Amino acid sequence: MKANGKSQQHGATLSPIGGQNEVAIKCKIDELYYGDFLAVRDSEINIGSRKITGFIGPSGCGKSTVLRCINRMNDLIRSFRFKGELLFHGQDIYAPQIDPVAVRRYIGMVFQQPNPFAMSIYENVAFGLRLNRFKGVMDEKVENALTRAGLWNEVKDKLRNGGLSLSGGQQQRLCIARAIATEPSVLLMDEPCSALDPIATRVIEELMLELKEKYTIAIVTHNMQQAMRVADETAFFSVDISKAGRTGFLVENGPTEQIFNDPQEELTKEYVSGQFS
Ligand SMILES: Nc1ncnc2c1ncn2[C@@H]1O[C@H](COP(=O)(O)OP(=O)(O)OP(=O)(O)O)[C@@H](O)[C@H]1O
Repeated sequence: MKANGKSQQHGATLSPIGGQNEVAIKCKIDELYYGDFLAVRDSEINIGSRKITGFIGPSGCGKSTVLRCINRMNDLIRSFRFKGELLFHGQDIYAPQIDPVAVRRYIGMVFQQPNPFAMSIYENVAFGLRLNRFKGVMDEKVENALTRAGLWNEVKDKLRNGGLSLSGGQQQRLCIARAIATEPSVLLMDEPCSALDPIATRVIEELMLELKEKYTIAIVTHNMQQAMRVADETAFFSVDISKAGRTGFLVENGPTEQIFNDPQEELTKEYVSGQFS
């Protein structure tokens, strides 16, 4: 059982080009606990390199929990432990010698609520680079990240203004710029549009489709239309309420087209056709 990592030795880093195949992340969760509570069981997903993989399913089925395993964000929760395996290009990210900070350098995250730091637009983007002791030309890096996040033209004349002065949609793109500034290889997005209006949502979705040229993306979404619009692959989770508690598990995953139009499992059929209660 993997613990929350606090007592582990750190040091080794990761390489984003470890494996020969197209799988960026192999995520196999046999059992995942918060304390005594079995939150997720029997879920295995291979996340394809430079593809968008959507996680869908009813509330509480463990979508965010599984997503947070992928960059060891759950390590920050004391009661978290899991049995399984998480490989990043073939490398075990929970191996004792792996530094969780190095994991997050390669596997970045964007959250549900835009959460710029209370600092300037420029410093928000530079933050991760400074943390990683970047020695190159910072201005270039900041401009590049803001450009890739589709925000440069809107902010280039006010880089010293506070990140919190931007609109919600702009703040979320700033968070994406912050996440990609350190040039991760994977971007995890946990309901990145749920706090945004339809226009800002569409901008982020278009951005995701551009970003997948360079990044592997996994996105949790409650919005099935969004999954259909952006995801190449979709993983459907459900909740087992037959036993004590509510344990999430993967029902099936595959090409998005198949999950929505020709699902193999009855539970998936019910969910995607709106019969789920
Ligand atoms: N830090 C935590 N401590 C204890 N239990 C937790 C913690 N985080 C999540 N859980 C529990 O784990 C289960 C899965 O939660 P999770 O947030 O991953 O589900 P989800 O599918 O993302 O839900 P939603 O769609 O509502 O955001 C839930 O029963 C939740 O209450």
